[in-house]
Amino acid sequence: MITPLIIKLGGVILDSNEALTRLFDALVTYRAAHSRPLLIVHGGGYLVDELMQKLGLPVTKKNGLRVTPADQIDIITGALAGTANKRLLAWAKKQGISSVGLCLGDGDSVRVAQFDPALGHVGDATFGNPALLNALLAADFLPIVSSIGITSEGELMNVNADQAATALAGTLGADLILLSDVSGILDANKTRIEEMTTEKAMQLIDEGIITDGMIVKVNAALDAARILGRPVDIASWRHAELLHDLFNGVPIGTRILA
Ligand SMILES: Nc1ncnc2c1ncn2[C@@H]1O[C@H](COP(=O)(O)OP(=O)(O)O)[C@@H](O)[C@H]1O
Ligand SMILES: CC(=O)N[C@@H](CCC(=O)OP(=O)(O)O)C(=O)O
Repeated sequence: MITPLIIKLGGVILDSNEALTRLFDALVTYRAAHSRPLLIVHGGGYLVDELMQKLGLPVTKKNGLRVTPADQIDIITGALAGTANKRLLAWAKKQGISSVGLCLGDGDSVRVAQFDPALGHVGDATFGNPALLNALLAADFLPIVSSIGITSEGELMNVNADQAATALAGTLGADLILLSDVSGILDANKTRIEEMTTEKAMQLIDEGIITDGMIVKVNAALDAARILGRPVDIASWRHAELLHDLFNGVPIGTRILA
């Protein structure tokens, strides 16, 4: 089978009709021109932040990961595996793409275990069983996968979506593109860095130039590049006119090298 491509969507894109229209237009064009199977993995941390604010609940992040107490995992699951997932499914349907909305637990596609009890229901993701997703791809469905996982004990876990996408890329041996609000990893002058290695990333983290969610993202991308044996791109969904080139392997953001 041709190497599948996983596109991870994060940031405020779920709140932007214009960005989603342009992204799905690019996906329709790509699917018409190429037989390479596509999958979407999505976050939605922004939606969770908004929901927490409405509910008057505090948002606490440790090293870029959301502390997820037992009494909040159900509402977070609702936001990510429910609202975010079904909103994307609705966009795909509107654009005529047959899709299936899933979480990491479906078909054991990604295995999840509790990461650190201090973070509550936060999961650590490793590769799982490719059978379900390969069957869907063979039938020409576009799988849209949220970052909610289920442990072998049957507990729901909130997984950072970059880590979820990396684990799924491992499951499928897929190429991986992480699309975010920013054009790539930025240096101290806010200029996009074209290529990133482990050494360079460690240095920029030490210097406080890579912070917060970008630490999690670059580490996930470095893991993926190592596991897959090929580069992973971090780029922006805002540059819709460049997405087709990006899907074809042209670097437009930061290319993460193993
Ligand atoms: N050096 C950096 N370059 C770019 N973004 C950075 C950097 N350091 C921290 N960030 C922050 O990381 C964010 C991207 O991480 P995150 O919010 O987790 O993305 P997403 O929601 O798309 O997964 C950027 O919007 C920016 O605020
Ligand atoms: C454990 C953890 O931090 N989970 C993330 C999952 C969503 C996510 O990663 O969303 P983005 O990709 O849009 O940032 C969260 O709750 O925000």
